[in-house]
Amino acid sequence: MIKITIVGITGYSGFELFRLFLKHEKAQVVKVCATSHIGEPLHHIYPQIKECSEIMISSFDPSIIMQKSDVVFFATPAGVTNSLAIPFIEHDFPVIDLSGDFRLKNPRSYEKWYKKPSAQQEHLEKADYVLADVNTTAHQLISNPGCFATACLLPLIPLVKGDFIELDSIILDAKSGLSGAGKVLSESSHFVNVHDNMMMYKINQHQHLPEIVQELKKWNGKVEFIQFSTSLIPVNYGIFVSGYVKLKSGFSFDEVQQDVKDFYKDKKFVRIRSEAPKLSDVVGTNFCDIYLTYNQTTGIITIISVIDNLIKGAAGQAIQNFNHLFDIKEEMGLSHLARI
Ligand SMILES: NC(=O)C1=CN([C@@H]2O[C@H](COP(=O)(O)OP(=O)(O)OC[C@H]3O[C@@H](n4cnc5c(N)ncnc54)[C@H](OP(=O)(O)O)[C@@H]3O)[C@@H](O)[C@H]2O)C=CC1
Ligand SMILES: CC(=O)N[C@@H](CCC(=O)OP(=O)(O)O)C(=O)O
Repeated sequence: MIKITIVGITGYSGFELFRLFLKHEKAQVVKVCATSHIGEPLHHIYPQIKECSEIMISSFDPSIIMQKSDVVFFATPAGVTNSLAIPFIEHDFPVIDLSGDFRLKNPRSYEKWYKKPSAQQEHLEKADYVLADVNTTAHQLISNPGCFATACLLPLIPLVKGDFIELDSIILDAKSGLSGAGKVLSESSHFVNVHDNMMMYKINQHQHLPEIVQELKKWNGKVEFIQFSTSLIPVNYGIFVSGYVKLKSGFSFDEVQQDVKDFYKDKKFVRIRSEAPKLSDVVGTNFCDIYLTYNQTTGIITIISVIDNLIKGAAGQAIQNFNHLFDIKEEMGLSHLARI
């Protein structure tokens, strides 16, 4: 069994990792850390696991983690991993980071978009951004993609790779359920503000905007910008992206659609759908469901992409990356059915 430590266990993605690992045949969570509830059994906070785990919440101690486990997952807020991960990076100990701390390669860009001090350049160079269905890594420091970025990149990558679309026409309108905001309550996340309501936030200022551009550039160096907006919708889980891009003249939509299908034909967790997917098709699973359709009159391709923010957008993708890193069957621990 591969021994796992999860830092950030009292948060949404940390516990989702724990929950998914309970069904993993080759891994066992041996240590869980947070800054609160130290010394308490985890089932005090999550009674649903009382019958299957007696694990206790510990404080964070890198040398004990390296002694007791084979890999550490960080499910901590932005600005935490860039210092907590240093001892692991220095020992070349495997780290999978769910936060944004190692995603942006340019430290100035991180400081601009996250409004926090960046990780050190030498550590950023040791990190690989790994979108599990399309990137591989030779490094021990895996930067897991952002939830919105995952849902936007998966449909767009084959489109920009094939140079099928006008690159200055990319418009992405992404909507997230409230668990995307994490467990800490803010004024905007009060039930009364969210329930029966919808709001757009961080307009043109969302930290996943530079992440999406950085990654699209790897597939087509001519991508310069995107138009990206994010909204909060009154559901617990799920990200729904509506995207609009202009098809380049000289290409037929049918050949573009075929190319996207071919790009993902061997990928278990990306499904190209023939009808518009709903959030409920993927919530509770590690799937990203994608649908493309074309308007002959305007020349615009509409993209729909849906994921579960805590699974494909965080913990599930992190386990997919873990499975790749340890050469385990990709779907191990991830064969869940949709929740609804
Ligand atoms: N929620 C989502 O859908 C997604 C989240 N992410 C990213 O994953 C990370 C975790 O997100 P989420 O689960 O929502 O966050 P939460 O706010 O729900 O949880 C954060 C966790 O981090 C712990 N923590 C905070 N500071 C420290 C510290 N210094 N040392 C150890 N533990 C610490 C908290 O524990 P305590 O309260 O005990 O201090 C808590 O367990 C974030 O970076 C987020 O951006 C990425 C994709 C999707
Ligand atoms: C609904 C909601 O508030 N979602 C969060 C997603 C946070 C996240 O995953 O961002 P990083 O991983 O880049 O920190 C947001 O929009 O900021």
